[in-house]
Amino acid sequence: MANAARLAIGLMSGTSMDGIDAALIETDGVDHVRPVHGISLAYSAADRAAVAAAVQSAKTHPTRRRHAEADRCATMLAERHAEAVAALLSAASVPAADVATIGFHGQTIRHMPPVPEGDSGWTWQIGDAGLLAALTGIDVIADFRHADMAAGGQGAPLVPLYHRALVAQGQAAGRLPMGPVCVLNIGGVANVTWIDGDALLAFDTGPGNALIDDWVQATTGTRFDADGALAARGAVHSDVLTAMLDNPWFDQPPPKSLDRDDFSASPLRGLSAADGAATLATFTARTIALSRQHMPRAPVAWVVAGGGRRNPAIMNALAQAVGAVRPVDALAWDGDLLEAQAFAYLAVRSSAGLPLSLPGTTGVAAPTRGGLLYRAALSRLSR
Ligand SMILES: Nc1ncnc2c1ncn2[C@@H]1O[C@H](COP(=O)(O)OP(=O)(O)OP(=O)(O)O)[C@@H](O)[C@H]1O
Ligand SMILES: CC(=O)N[C@H]1[C@@H]2OC[C@@H](O2)[C@@H](O)[C@@H]1O[C@H](C)C(=O)O
Repeated sequence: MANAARLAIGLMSGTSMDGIDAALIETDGVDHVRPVHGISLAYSAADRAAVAAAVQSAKTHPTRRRHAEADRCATMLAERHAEAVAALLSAASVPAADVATIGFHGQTIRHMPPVPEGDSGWTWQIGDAGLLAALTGIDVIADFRHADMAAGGQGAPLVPLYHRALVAQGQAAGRLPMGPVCVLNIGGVANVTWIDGDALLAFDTGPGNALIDDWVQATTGTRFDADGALAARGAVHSDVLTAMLDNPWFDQPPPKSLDRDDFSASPLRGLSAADGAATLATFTARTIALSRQHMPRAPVAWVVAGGGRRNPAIMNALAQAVGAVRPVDALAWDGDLLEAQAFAYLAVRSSAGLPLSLPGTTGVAAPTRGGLLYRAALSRLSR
C-alpha cells in the first residue's frame, strides 16, 4: 500500500557553517515530493565561532566523546533550529500540529569514513534533538548517518535518494532528458549523484567552497568570494593546480566521502588573494570533472545545487571541463534548499521504515534504515 503524503520539515546546517536552511515539503517518502516553503537563517558571528570551536575541538578527540565545546554548541544549535522552524511555519502559515516530523541533520563537526580493511570510522553531527522536539512540539528524527556507518557504509552522502525522486519527476515532466543525469552539490564539500533510472551512484568528489572560503577569509577577511569577483581578477597557477590534482584520492573508486578539512590550501602559499581564489575555483571544478571516470555511462545532463553554483569561476571552469552545466533552479528546484528538503524526505522515509542508503550511495552492504526518533511528547523541558 502506498504511504500517505505528509508535511515534513527538513533542517540542514552544512559544512560551510554559514547558517541553517529550513524547508517544508509534502511527501510520501517515495515518489511524491511537493516543496511548500523554505527559509534560511544565517548564523551570527558568535554562533559561527561556537561551531568552529566545536569543529576544532572534535579534531583532538578520537571518537564521538562529549566535550564542553560540543555540548555548548549542541544546545545553541537546538535553539537556533527551533527559531528556524518557528520562522518557517510562520512564513508558510502552517501550524506546528500539521507537521508530522522534523528531519534534523545537525552540524557535522567531524567525519572519519571507514578505511578499507581498517578502521570502521565514525561521524558526528551535533545538535540537541530532544531539546528541539521540546521547543517545537514536533517529533524530531536525527542522527541520520550513524546506522549506515555502523553497517559498514560511508555515512554520506545521504541526499541521493531525494535527488533520484526529483530527477524522476523532472524526466516525467519532460524538463530533463532521459538517460543518466548528474546532480551535483557544491557546498563546503562537493558531492555528485549519478542517476540512470533506478540505478544510483553517489560519492563526494572533493572540495566545494570550503577551501575557497578559508583562503578568502585568511587573505581578505571576508567570508566568501561573492559572485567569484576575486577569482575573476586572478590567474590560475597551473603548476599549483597540477600539484593539487596529483592526489590518488580522486582516482579511488567510490564509495568515498570527506571531512570538511580533508584538503589543504597550503600549496597556494605565496599567491595573491585573487590568484589563489582563481586557482581554487578551478581546482574544485577539475576535481568534479575527475568524478566522471567512476560513472558507468556518460551523463546526458549536469544540474548543480549548493552555494558554489553562484560562483562563475567554478561554473565556467566546470562547463569547460564537462560541457553544459545548469543550476537546478532552471528546473524550478531551489538550489539553496535541496539538502534541507532532502532531510524532510529522509525523515518521512525513516518513520516509514524505508532505507536511507543503498550500496550505490554509501557503499553499505545492503539497503539500510536510519535516523533516531525523539518524540515531542517525551521531550518536555524540565526547566
Ligand atoms: N553569491 C555567491 N558567490 C560565490 N559563492 C557563494 C555565493 N553564495 C554562496 N556561496 C558559497 O556557497 C557556500 C555555501 O554553500 P552551501 O550552503 O551550499 O554549503 P553547505 O550546505 O553548508 O555545505 P555542504 O553541502 O557541504 O554541507 C558559501 O560558504 C560560499 O562559499
Ligand atoms: C558528513 C557530512 O556532513 N557530509 C556532507 C558534506 O557536505 C556535502 C558532502 O559532504 C555530503 O557527503 C554530505 O552532505 C550531504 C547533505 C549528503 O549527505 O548528501
